[in-house]
Amino acid sequence: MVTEAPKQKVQLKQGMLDNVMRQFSNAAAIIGLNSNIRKILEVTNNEILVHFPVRMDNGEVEIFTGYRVQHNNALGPYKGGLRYHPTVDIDAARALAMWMTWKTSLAGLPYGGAKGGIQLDPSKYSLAELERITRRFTYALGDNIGPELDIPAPDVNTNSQTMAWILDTYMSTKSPAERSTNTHVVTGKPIGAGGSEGRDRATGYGVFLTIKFWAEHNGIDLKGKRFIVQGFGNVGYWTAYFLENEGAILTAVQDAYGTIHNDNGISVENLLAYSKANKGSIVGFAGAEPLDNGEFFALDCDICVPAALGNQITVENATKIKAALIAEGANGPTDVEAEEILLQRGVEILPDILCNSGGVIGSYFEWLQNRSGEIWQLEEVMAKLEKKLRESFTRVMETSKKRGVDKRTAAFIIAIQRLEDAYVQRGIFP
Ligand SMILES: NC(=O)C1=CN([C@@H]2O[C@H](COP(=O)(O)OP(=O)(O)OC[C@H]3O[C@@H](n4cnc5c(N)ncnc54)[C@H](O)[C@@H]3O)[C@@H](O)[C@H]2O)C=CC1
Ligand SMILES: O=C(O)CCC(=O)C(=O)O
Repeated sequence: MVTEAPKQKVQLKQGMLDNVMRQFSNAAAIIGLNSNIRKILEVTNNEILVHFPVRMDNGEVEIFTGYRVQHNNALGPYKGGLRYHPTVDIDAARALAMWMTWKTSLAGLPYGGAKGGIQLDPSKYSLAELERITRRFTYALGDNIGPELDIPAPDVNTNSQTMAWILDTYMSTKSPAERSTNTHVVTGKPIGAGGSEGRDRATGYGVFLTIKFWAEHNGIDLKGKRFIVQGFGNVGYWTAYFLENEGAILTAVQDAYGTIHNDNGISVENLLAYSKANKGSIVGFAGAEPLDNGEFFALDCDICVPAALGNQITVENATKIKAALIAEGANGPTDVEAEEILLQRGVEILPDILCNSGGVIGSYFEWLQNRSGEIWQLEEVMAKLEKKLRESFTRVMETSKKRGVDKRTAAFIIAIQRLEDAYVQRGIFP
């Protein structure tokens, strides 16, 4: 019997571009950023929009719209994920590309920022259709991506399989000699296709580590702390996995289909097994009760991990949040006004460009291995990731204290100053 795909919950709000621009302006004003450099960073370098035809399983041709926005490459090749979602449009791609520039800069990586994707609801397509869509998108992007130019990676509704299709398609356009040396055109690949150990869990591990560093910094034991997670995909699952391992208790989860809640704790592995067997939906899980979506952020808990989409924590729900800490696994989950309310209420926020930077750091390690022909063990990747994240975390805490600013502003200041240094030292804007 063919079962219906679970019904997704209400549409999202937009506004990520407004948020990222305001976050940037705020930090740029505090450091008195060179006005010429400010002008450069306020706009994107390149915006690629492609329409491409794909034959569907029923024989009909459908036209898709894909985006790749390359914000800035002053520090190195453009880097960032590809998202398959109905809300992908030029403004979403611009905002997410900008966040990538700040993220890679803060992490001290030799990368710029980019983001893109296709405006579609993947649950409406078969696997074979998604493969053809991905391959045609790759052809359409052509040489706008490349291992030393712009390196995509997974994001919402894309994964290692998507990256493998892109790699294979990109390679098919290259000469035999180039094929073996260009595997780093994408990261987040399956291990057998040149992927790195640990990239699958890198983002969630990074979210967990950032929470752990914060807890250590504040003399807090994570054992027994209750946490809730919005989004139970790559980032949400792995964050929950590592937090549970540390003794914290998952008490609620929300995904695109609904919300579940159990104050006695939800088993992360049992929920994963259930959602895998339930077309990716957590709804109906026997180990928890269903809850109204609107009640999720107001739940009593210690830590809240938004790990789904942007603009989820808004002025409407910020006053109701009970968590002492918000750890942003997602990009742009907290609106600027909501953040003001939360900070006034004493809620701490670990900002996305720090908190979820484990993913792009893991991608960097994959890229380095592909470039040098090395293969690193999982333990080595995780240890290097922890070292890099600890450095970023420490810098953010120090800057926050020194300047008397919140952690997001501190993270932006570090990121923007590194870019400013790059432009000034290259003699462009003395
Ligand atoms: N995959 C990665 O390595 C990185 C991802 N991120 C960010 O983390 C977030 C999640 O990404 P992934 O886990 O990779 O995506 P994913 O596609 O693996 O999982 C997304 C999850 O969010 C849920 N979701 C979608 N719409 C929702 C809604 N309206 N309300 C509640 N839940 C909803 C989905 O049901 C799914 O459980 C995104 O904001 C992404 O940009 C950030 C850094 C790296
Ligand atoms: O791994 C990467 O290159 C980028 C991942 C990503 O899209 C993100 O950090 O938001």
